[in-house]
Amino acid sequence: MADTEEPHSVEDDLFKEPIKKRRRSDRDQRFRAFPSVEQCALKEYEKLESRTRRVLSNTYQKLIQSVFLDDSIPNGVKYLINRLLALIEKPSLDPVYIGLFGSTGAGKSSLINAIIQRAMFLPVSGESICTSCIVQVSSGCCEQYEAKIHLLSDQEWKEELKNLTRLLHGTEELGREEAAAWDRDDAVEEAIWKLQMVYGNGAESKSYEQLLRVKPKGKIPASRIITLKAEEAGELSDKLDAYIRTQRRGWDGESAEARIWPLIKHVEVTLPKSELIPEGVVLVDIPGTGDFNSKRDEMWKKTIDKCSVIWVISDIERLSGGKAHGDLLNESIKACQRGFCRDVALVVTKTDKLHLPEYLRERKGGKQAIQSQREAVLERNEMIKLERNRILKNKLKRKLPGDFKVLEASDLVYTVSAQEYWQQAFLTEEETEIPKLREYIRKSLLDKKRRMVTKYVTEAFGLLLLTDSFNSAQNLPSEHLHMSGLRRFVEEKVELLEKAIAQCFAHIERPLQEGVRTARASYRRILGACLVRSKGNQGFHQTLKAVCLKNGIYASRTLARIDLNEAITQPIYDQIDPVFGGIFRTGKPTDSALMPHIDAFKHSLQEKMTEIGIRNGWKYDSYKKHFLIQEISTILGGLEGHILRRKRRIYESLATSVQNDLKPCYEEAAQITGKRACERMKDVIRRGVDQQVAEGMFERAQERMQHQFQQLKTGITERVMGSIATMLTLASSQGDGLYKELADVKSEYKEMEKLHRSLREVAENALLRRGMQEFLLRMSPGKVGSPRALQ
Ligand SMILES: Nc1nc2c(ncn2[C@@H]2O[C@H](COP(=O)(O)OP(=O)(O)OP(=O)(O)O)[C@@H](O)[C@H]2O)c(=O)[nH]1
Repeated sequence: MADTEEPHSVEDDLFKEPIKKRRRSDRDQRFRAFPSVEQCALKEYEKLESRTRRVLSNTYQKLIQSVFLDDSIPNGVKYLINRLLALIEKPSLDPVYIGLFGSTGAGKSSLINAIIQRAMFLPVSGESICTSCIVQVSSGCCEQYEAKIHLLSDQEWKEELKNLTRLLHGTEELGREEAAAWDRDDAVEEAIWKLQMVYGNGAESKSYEQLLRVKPKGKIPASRIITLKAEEAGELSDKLDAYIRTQRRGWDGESAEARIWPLIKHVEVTLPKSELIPEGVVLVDIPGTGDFNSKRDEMWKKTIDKCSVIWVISDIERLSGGKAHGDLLNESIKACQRGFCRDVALVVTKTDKLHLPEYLRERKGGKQAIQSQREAVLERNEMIKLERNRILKNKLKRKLPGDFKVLEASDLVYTVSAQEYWQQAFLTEEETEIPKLREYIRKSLLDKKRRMVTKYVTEAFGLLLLTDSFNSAQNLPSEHLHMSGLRRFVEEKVELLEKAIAQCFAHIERPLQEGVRTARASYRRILGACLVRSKGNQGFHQTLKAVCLKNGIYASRTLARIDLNEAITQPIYDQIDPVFGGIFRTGKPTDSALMPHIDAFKHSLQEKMTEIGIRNGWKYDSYKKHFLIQEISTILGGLEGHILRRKRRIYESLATSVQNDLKPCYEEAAQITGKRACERMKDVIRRGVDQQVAEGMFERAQERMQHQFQQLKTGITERVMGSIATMLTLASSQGDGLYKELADVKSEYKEMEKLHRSLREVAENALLRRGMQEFLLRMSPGKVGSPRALQ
């Protein structure tokens, strides 16, 4: 890669060298989780980025110096200055969030421990229960282990308290039998436990107002954050454990730390520099069910949505037939529809658990005779991979548009054993597949870095090109600019765009209508299934009350998530899913996709800008042409980001609409106490839903989704229209006599051009190195072993 250094003085050197060295060694430290081939690529990308930042800074300084003392700064120049500053200040890389999404006991904590190679989180045994709060693990630059425990705010806890007490009180008029069943209810048990934890025994019989006056037993810091530090992982683990792990039964004499548990919102753990997980990656342990507390439940959804990779974690023994497993997968696929997630994988845990005689008995004619536990485990792993890969791919294909990245992945399933990673009783480290997951993590970060730097350098080059063109003094306007012509042109194009968007959104109409029809036909059956428990009403009273208190959604740490609104709208989602994904797809252009229309619009603007530019004396070069597109994207106000954000709201609008319509019915049901409360609650819900459906609940949901699409269309056109002003400013800056001779940025432009060329070189180098590495591995697998050996 070309290496151009700025000319500098000896004095500069005296100060700069040590800093440079330090930076370099910092960089080496940060990349140490990567094998040498990946390190090289990362370093090259970082170098490209930091040089680009330097060029941008120099250009910025030159520009502000040349206009600093002026009374008025031309608008076009202001635009350039602001854009340069925005690029300079752009953060280097948002973390890559990898969500480990699984039910309690699936083996998430053990998996994280194995990946980071530290006994950081104590695994739970069957009897005890662990916190359902979200735990984030990342590695940082400090030397210590650190944990930050974030607590609910005062207001958030009060809201929780209100709901917990509402849930508990009102059992007074129950019959004896019902009261006994009531006590065995999970929701009740959990509410009692939470109140006793925070306020001590007897709290469960106090009212909300009384509890507000009771001082919590644990110490709650005003900042609502508890920070723990330790030199060793084990030491932090001990300290942390007291807060987040707790025995469900027998809470007498719980420590003050444990008493904080119901207040915990989420926990952030930072490891010192790690050789195993690179800086910039955050592993997030996401419990599978969500939470009764609205704030925590909201966080749960948001956390799932911010993950760019989701691993669905499933215990090998609960893989087949488990409803929870299916629910988790569905939720992850939804995250791909709503959020930023582009990559889903299934991680099957505890693969060492195999009863050999049983396995051999049930094994249907394998190729070879199985001699040992190891062979059996490996054979079963292969089978699981084949089978689950196929099932998962089919499922994803049905739900997501064809060009979704995850569909191209060859490996969608990993079969791991955290236990064997430590013990290696019969599997090697490689065979536990923990190293494979680490490779996955590194690859995700490297991919993101590559995409980010490519975009950054391209954008910077486009901006330098624009600055340089602006600065062209040779050809001052020879022709008068027809501003009204340009305005008319853009307005016409906007009109065309509006029509195209309307056509593209129209694709959702039919499946939406079809979905509503199916939902109407099936809601009674679906609701029935949600309201009936195989063991009767026993233990279901209060769970149902909790569902009603939370407007149809109940999430606890122990039960599968219940969401009545989502359940009855599911038939609509089933119909619209592929079309919805198709509208927002980013890859190959199709009729139903939105982005190609936006791109076509951008191209037409770019053509016009170039045309005007040439007339105004911009230096024109067809190779530079496409950089204007980049700038036009920015001028259009981050349209893509806007669309992505709205997408989520549109998708959720169906379930939200149904939830709104059913609110009065949930409220009515939540008030019910006394004899046969559970049956009466169910009646109220059934009747309420019947009535709402008769009054057009599903049609209203359909309308609301259509309205959301309409709003997105308006939002896009408004943004586009708003950007015309900037376009006109840029196009007229020279023409209307506001032209200002700016500092010469030629050398910066040249350097930026070189950096931009290097992008391709870096990508080619990475490919070449990977190829060489694979070649070496193939030639001498014995000697080289793993990629790490090439370091
Ligand atoms: N045999 C075997 N047992 C495992 C393995 N991984 C985890 N376990 C056991 O499974 C149980 C649950 O593991 P955890 O790692 O605590 O599960 P989790 O998903 O973090 O559970 P929560 O903390 O409740 O969310 C513990 O008893 C572990 O010892 C494994 O690879 N093999």
